[in-house]
Amino acid sequence: MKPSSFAPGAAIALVAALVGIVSLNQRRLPLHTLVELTGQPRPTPLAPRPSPASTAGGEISTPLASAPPMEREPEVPCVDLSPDCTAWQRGGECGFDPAYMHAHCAKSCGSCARADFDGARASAAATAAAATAAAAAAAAASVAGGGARCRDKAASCPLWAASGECDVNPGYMKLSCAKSCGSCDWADFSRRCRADPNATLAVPAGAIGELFRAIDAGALSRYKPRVVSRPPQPWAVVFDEFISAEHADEIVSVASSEEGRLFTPSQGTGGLDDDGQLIPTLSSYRTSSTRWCDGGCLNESAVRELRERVADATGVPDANHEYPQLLRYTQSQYYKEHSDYIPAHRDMPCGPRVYTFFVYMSDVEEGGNTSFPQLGLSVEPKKGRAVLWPSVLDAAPRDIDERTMHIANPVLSGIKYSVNFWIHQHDFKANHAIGCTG
Ligand SMILES: O=C(O)CCC(=O)C(=O)O
Ligand SMILES: [Fe+2]
Repeated sequence: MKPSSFAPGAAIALVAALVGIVSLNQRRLPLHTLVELTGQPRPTPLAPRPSPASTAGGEISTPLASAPPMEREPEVPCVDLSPDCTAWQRGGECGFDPAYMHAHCAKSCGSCARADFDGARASAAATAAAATAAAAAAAAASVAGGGARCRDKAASCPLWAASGECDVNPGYMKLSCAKSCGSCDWADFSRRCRADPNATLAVPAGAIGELFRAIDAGALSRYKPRVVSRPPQPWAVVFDEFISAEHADEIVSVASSEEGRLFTPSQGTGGLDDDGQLIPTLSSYRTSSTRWCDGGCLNESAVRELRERVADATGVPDANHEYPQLLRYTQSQYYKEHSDYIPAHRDMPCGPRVYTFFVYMSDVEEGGNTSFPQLGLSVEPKKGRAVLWPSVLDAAPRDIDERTMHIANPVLSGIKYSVNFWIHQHDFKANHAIGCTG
């Protein structure tokens, strides 16, 4: 049996039956993953851990969600390493457990080198349909079986539950003390985090072209826009003066000064754990440092102003934006070629990342350009400058547009500060708060 990091064992058995698998080979977590991810903020975690009068300790914290960009190593061998890859792919595992699957089932998942990307796209629709079926099966199994993964993650859960914490502190308790709170359905990722297939898209088909054409025609001229890529290529625009130098300096100083909220090495992930949460790992694909702008940082006046500008410029409300991610690259640090699109988001309630709004917070003495190899585009970092590009296709704005894969070139001299805004089709912040963004 292939242990799944997403669906309960019973659900996997059911899915296996559905797709006609007789037996599944054992698969282990890979030591290295081909999917390098940025650990997402823990902005407003479900709630602080409860602090009842006495605690037995030994709790395992369940940090929330992550929003990783999908990255590809060009050297991925285009083979399946298990005879069961096709069946797992049909069961939706490429989406549920991308780290393992892309490493071991690159052929079936269509995640080989970029040359094979068309194959991935061709199978994407089938994969998505199978993933939906798998999620439904997992939910059914959870109800029928009382939730195979229903458990307490802290030794003190029964005590906390007895003292009323399930009601006082439901965000934390219902997930982490599901057994004691009797909230197994809620704790089940596939039930709690079901996407509404009829939800209105913030960026429907055609809206990307509309936005960029308006910018091209003079909208947002106060930010000094230059359209640098247009159809038949994907759109991209550089705003030479998106924020003032003072404003950028203020954000960098906020980011650097808050005690306990320092930049830390950017993280990737080893895949999804059994709650559908991304497991952070250190990354050699991305060597910058990162910090999330959550909590107090979000409400600093310069940050607030920037958030408002990004929402205003894109027409997508702040709720759909991930928490701003602040980046710092020192000499020779880089981020290899990747797409910001994360396949696993596609069927989550936040939907996929539609746009990246990337803002440079410092001038860089040398190096640090953001390059888009397939667009023949390279943007030089400059304090206050911003770049906006889509990660999805204008005609199919839930599907990746791999042509906007990009690289952060090594900084050769100086320090590069910048901010990522990743903008989703649906509400990100509310879904992140309940652990539904991956
Ligand atoms: O630093 C850059 O130029 C780009 C960073 C990037 O692509 C990312 O953080 O996803
Ligand atoms: Fe990126």
